[in-house]
Amino acid sequence: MRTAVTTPTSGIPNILSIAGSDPSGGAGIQADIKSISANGGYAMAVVTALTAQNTRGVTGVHTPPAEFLLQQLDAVAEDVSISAVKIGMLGSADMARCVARWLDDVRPPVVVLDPVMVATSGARLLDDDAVRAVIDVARRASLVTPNIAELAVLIGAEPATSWAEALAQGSALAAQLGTRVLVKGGHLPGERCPDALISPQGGPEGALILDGRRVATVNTHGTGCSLSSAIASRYAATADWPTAVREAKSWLEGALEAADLLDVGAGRGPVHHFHSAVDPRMHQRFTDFAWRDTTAVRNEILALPFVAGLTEGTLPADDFAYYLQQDALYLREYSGVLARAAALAPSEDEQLFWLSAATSCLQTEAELHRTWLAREAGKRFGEGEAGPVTRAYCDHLAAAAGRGSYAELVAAALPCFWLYATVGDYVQEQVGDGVPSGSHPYADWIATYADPGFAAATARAQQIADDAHRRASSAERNAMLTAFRWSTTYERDFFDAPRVHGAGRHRPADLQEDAVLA
Ligand SMILES: Nc1ncnc2c1ncn2[C@@H]1O[C@H](COP(=O)(O)OP(=O)(O)O)[C@@H](O)[C@H]1O
Ligand SMILES: Cc1ncc(COP(=O)(O)OP(=O)(O)O)c(N)n1
Repeated sequence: MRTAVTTPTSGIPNILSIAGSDPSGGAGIQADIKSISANGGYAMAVVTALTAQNTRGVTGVHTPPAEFLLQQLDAVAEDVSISAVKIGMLGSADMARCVARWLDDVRPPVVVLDPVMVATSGARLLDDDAVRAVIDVARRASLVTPNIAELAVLIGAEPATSWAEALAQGSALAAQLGTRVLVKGGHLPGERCPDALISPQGGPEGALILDGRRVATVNTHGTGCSLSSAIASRYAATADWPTAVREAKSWLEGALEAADLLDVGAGRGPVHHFHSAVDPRMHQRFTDFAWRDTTAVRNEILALPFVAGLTEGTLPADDFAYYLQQDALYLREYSGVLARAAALAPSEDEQLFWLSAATSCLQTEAELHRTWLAREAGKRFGEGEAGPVTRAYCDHLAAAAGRGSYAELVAAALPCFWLYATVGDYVQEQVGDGVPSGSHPYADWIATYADPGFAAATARAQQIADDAHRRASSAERNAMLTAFRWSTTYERDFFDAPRVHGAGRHRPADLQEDAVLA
């Protein structure tokens, strides 16, 4: 069953949202306008109600006279060829009846109704008397998109607690209204977040289940408004309900994934409607937000007993030996990862930087390991078995190198530079400048990582990461942040590994017998 669509000569469908206003911009007409625009439509808006609300809830609703609503609707309809209508909050029975009459008069080709009754925060947005009037509007809609609570109100049942129950309620509603129903799984528990397009006629779109993953974010304010507007826009463009719903759902998943990039309010924040058109990370340096994002883990690193022991010189020598031996094993892998970065680098300059960094791993940094391990522990560089953290960290780096994205690999490699420079500077600052190598047991380590040359290499690696980020696709940018987070976490665990896995715990047997105390 297809609904005819009126396409303006521009080819850009004119989508009218009839909805309430959310001054915080996450739901209602504000969300609709963003969603319609992001989904290729020209957005128009007729306001049914003014709400006072923010990301924490609704504190007031003001409904203008129904005559004025009609005046707005007529003003649009008399002038503009409407491709599709999305209806959201109706505010009162009067408003709902006014909209129903206008629909009968104008007969827009496509009507998507999101029967807004209860906000996610739990606040009622529609009084009980209006529910019957909304059901009347629903009978005139091409598609109705209730959430679990609204579905229950519409069929007069208790809210579904399982997907199967929600599907049964959706089928009952579709049959009762004689129109399509989109059952939404957003409010059900579980890792998946499916929706289902249910048609009262059956046929190819009889009960089309659209599986989706649940995005881990609290910022879901306005998902229903955004989805229904996106569906109206995509239907106006494609004239096919399954395609429209699939495209809208996939777009919304991206908007949810990017929601945490915004910083709007202290409650359930909005989704990022323009996640694919304007990625705010384009305007920020990767290193700025990745550094901010990992502040907590970095503070944990600086508070580790290992760092205190390095600073005070009280770190047991066998803990340092475990650490150095693991680090030697790590550096072998890491230098290979840097060589891979050189192979993928887009310019000769970056290629040379990574090659030189790879060499430095096996020369300058490793020199410290070689000397100390030979002198204090009678060990050779690269000897022994990798512990659990070393293995996990190396596997993570190898996976980033293997996947072949230069941007992701650079982000995975960066914390090793940056955190060592940070810890080196931090320890140096605590200890004071110019530690003579004989007076502090870990003076050589401090000198290696608090070295201005190492700081310069770190700054160059940061610059390369920022450049790679500017060139990266949205998916690559996500992968960069994930890779950076994981490497930061592994760095923390690596510094803590002597305490957790070394010195008499899970240390390799060969280090247990001949641990040397400073
Ligand atoms: N955390 C999430 N991850 C992915 N999709 C979600 C999430 N929360 C809601 N959705 C999707 O958002 C849309 C709106 O669903 P829902 O939250 O149930 O409605 P409403 O916003 O009307 O309460 C649906 O497509 C649903 O599957
Ligand atoms: C003015 C206005 N209209 C609708 C809603 C409800 O929005 P919805 O998309 O269902 O999302 P939640 O707010 O429930 O997360 C609203 N809050 N305000």
